[in-house]
This record gives sequence, structure tokens and C-alpha cells, in this order.
Amino acid sequence: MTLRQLMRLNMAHFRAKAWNTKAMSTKSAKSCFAKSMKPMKQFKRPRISKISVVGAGQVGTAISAMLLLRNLTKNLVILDINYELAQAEALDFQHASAFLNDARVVPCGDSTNSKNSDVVIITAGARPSGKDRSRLAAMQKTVEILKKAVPKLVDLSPDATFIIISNPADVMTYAVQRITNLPKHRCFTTGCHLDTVRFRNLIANRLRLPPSQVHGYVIGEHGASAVPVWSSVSIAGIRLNDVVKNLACGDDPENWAKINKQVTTGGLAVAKTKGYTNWAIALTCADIVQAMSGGKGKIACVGTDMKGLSGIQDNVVLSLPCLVTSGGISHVFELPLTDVEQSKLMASANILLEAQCSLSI
Ligand SMILES: NC(=O)c1ccc[n+]([C@@H]2O[C@H](COP(=O)([O-])OP(=O)(O)OC[C@H]3O[C@@H](n4cnc5c(N)ncnc54)[C@H](O)[C@@H]3O)[C@@H](O)[C@H]2O)c1
Repeated sequence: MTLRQLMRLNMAHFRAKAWNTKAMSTKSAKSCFAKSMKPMKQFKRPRISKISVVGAGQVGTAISAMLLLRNLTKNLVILDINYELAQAEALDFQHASAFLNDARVVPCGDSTNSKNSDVVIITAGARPSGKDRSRLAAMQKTVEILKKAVPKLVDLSPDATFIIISNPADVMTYAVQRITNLPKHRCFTTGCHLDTVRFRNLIANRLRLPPSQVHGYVIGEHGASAVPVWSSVSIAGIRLNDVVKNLACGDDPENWAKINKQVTTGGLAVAKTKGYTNWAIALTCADIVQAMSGGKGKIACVGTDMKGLSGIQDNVVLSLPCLVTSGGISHVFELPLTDVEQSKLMASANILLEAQCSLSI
């Protein structure tokens, strides 16, 4: 039986059993593959109708544009503490509603209009400023923003799925989970989904292939300690590791390891000129919302509390491949990793744990 057939069988089984965890552990546990696929939560959401985007800056506005262009919502709320900005951005989109499937775009300054959202996307954050421009200082400022803004959003939309974009995204997701007690399957970050598409794009460029046809994942932190999983890279069923000598390790004659750095510094390279990044993250976020909107779901490296998975022993938010469906994360996949990749994942988890512990929540 091929892997594809196996997957199909498993998916059909899960659907038939309405994501029943117990059923999975008995019947499909017979398949070796099911052991790598850890169920997270049984949850189904009817069609997404209302989405709130919190933060009308570069990222929030770009995400709004992608959601509207892809017809992922007919009812979009743009929320910013700077109400005039939210109003101007909403109006700019609303003027072109006829080109956006007649979507309704509403501004919001105090959360009220976000009531009964199906999805809430958080992009509000503080940029480094003042005397202390350290990452940690900016991180704590963003936590203070979240502490004020998020509880009200949860009260108004208690069943919504929260997607955290504000950086450092993993640590901010941890903060939101701690502030709100939202379940981890519906409070997560796009995390390494963006790093993963960058990784695939860089490999595809070298091989002169379409990026969508390269498979492989980046896991761990959405940031400097992200782990490109070279052992998982495959094209047309061919593992790159099997055909390239010393792929991104050892003497690495073709210098594939250069890609590791490009993956983690890709955003900085863009921000150096623009001052920010927005299009790639906007498309990444829209891709996740699309996975939640369609019936089938999608496997993507998104981040949530991964305690108990892939050797992670603490409550650390980081990315692993997840099945994202209507209600959020339904399953997490434990990738087979080499010893080096596993120790890099642990190092990434420790960095994040340290950052989490430094927060005052
Ligand atoms: N996760 C990723 O892959 C990724 C990629 C790019 C950017 N980001 C992050 O996204 C965040 C936003 O970036 P940006 O370029 O849009 O920043 P920005 O400064 O342009 O926009 C932030 C907006 O948040 C608003 N805001 C601040 N406090 C608020 C509050 N309490 N309620 C509502 N709105 C509030 C501000 O008024 C501002 O309009 C940053 O943290 C950035 O680092 C993440």
C-alpha cells in the first residue's frame, strides 16, 4: 500500500468517526503511519463568515486584502487602537466592495464590532522604540498590548479561532494562551509555515522547479533557531538527501547549508529595504484561513503548545507539521528527524522556553 493510499484511508476514517480520538487509537493505530499523527482536538466549525483583523498596520492591511481577494470572508472587521486608521483602511476596501464579492468591511476601535467573529487574527504589536530597543523590551510591550486587547476579543467571540501573527509569534502565542486559557488547537501562530514556503522556494530556485512541487518542512521557532528539516525534503518522491552528497552538512560541496541562513534571515533582508514585511505573511495567513474554510484541511507547520510531542517536555509554543481544519489544529505530525535535527529542535525549544519565562504575564 502506498503512503498516499494510507493517508486516504486514514482521512476517510477520521471523517467518518467525526474526529473521534478513541476510534483512531484503536482501528487506525494498526497502521504505523497513524502513530506519527497525534490527534489534538475534536472540533468542527460551520463555514467561516466573520473575520476580525486586529492591527491595521502593514501586516494587518495586507492580510485583509488577501482574505478579501480570496473571498475567504464576506464580513471583515479591521480593528486598530488608532480608530481613524482602521476607518480609512476599511473605507478604502469598502469602496471597491463590488470587486470583492460584495464583502462588507467595517472599522473598529474598541472591539465591539468584532462580536461573534469566527476567526480573529492578531497583528497588533509594538516596534522597538525609546531607550531600550532590545527584543525583550519590544516583546514585553507587545504582551502589554495583548493583555489589554485580547480578553475583550475572547469575551465577544468565545468560539473564535485566534491566529497570532505579532512577533515574536511563538512567544506571543504562548502569552495569549496564558492570558486567555484558549485551547491550544484554536489559538496558534502561522509560525514556520512562512519559513517552510521560503525553504521550498529556495530549494526550487536551485533545482529550477516550481516551488509548489518541493516538499519539506521548517520546524521549531519562527525565527533565528528555526530548523530546516533537510531529511524531509523530497521532490516527486525522491528524497534530496538520497541524491545529494552531504546535503547541508559536512563538507557540503554544493553549499546547500547556505539556505539555512536564507530561511531565517529572509524577512530581515526584505525589511532592510521596506522597513517591514507584509505580502509573504499575508499570503501565509490567508493560506491557513483557506485551510480552515475548505472541507479538506491542509498540513502546515504552524505553532502551538507542543508539550509531549517530538520530544518536547515543557509547555513550549513552536511549529511542527499540523493538520489545520475548520476549527483549527486537529492533528500534529511527529516527523522522523535525524539526531542532529532532533537536537536542533531541542535547542530551539530551549530558546523559546527561556523567552517565555522572561515574560511578565
Ligand atoms: N509572524 C510573522 O511571520 C510576521 C511577519 C511579518 C510581521 N510580523 C509582525 O506583525 C506585527 C505587525 O507588523 P506591522 O508591520 O503591521 O506593524 P505596524 O506597526 O505597521 O502595525 C501595528 C498596528 O497595531 C496597532 N495596535 C497597537 N496596539 C493596538 C491595540 N491595543 N489594539 C489594536 N491595534 C493596536 C497599531 O496602531 C498599528 O496600526 C509585528 O509584530 C511584526 O513583527 C509577523
